[in-house]
Amino acid sequence: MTDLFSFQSGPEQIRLPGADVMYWPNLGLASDPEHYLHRLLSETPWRQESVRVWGKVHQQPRLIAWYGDPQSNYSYSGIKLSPLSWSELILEIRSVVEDMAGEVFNSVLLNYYRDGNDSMGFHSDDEKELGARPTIASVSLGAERALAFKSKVDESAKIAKVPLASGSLLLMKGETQRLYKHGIAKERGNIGPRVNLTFRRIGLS
Ligand SMILES: O=C(O)CCC(=O)C(=O)O
Ligand SMILES: [Fe+2]
Repeated sequence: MTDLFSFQSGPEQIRLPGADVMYWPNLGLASDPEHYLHRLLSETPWRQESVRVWGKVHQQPRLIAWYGDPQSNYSYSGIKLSPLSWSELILEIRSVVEDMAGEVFNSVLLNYYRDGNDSMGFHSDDEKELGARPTIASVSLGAERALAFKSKVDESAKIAKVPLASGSLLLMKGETQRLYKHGIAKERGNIGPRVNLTFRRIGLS
């Protein structure tokens, strides 16, 4: 029997000077990405957080959940997240991701973009808990959205957009966070739900 989803293609090195970003269009999960999308949508205790950005409090334009080993507390933009304990489903995805990345991860941020109005502003994953040159492994499920990269050092550099397909893996390593910001812009039109999982390794204090 041919299993449509067991093959893996790629990876592709994304051309961003100084950065190290790899993209696999198909992570090779055991079943259809839609299966993981629907289970994560229904099983996750999604929260909408208030964050403080430049002194102003507002609601994040997406829903999130934070899973990880005990004590993998994570804080950003004035919110502190204590981890939920790993679910079987997320552990299954993590194990495929760890095989591809050749690294281990002790926590994951889930982002749920309900439609094209949900977004994530430009940022770097440069919290000190992540260390100096963090590897972030990002899995996308559902609607294809573009991840935009903006240079922090070359203001004349064009913004690079990487469309993230359902079932894909994007790996950001090395100097990527130091040299670039990334984000997901709002999109017009009839955009369905998307769930993103960004696996991280945070230093446990
Ligand atoms: O949704 C995405 O692809 C980006 C998520 C992200 O950058 C993050 O969680 O830090
Ligand atoms: Fe990020």
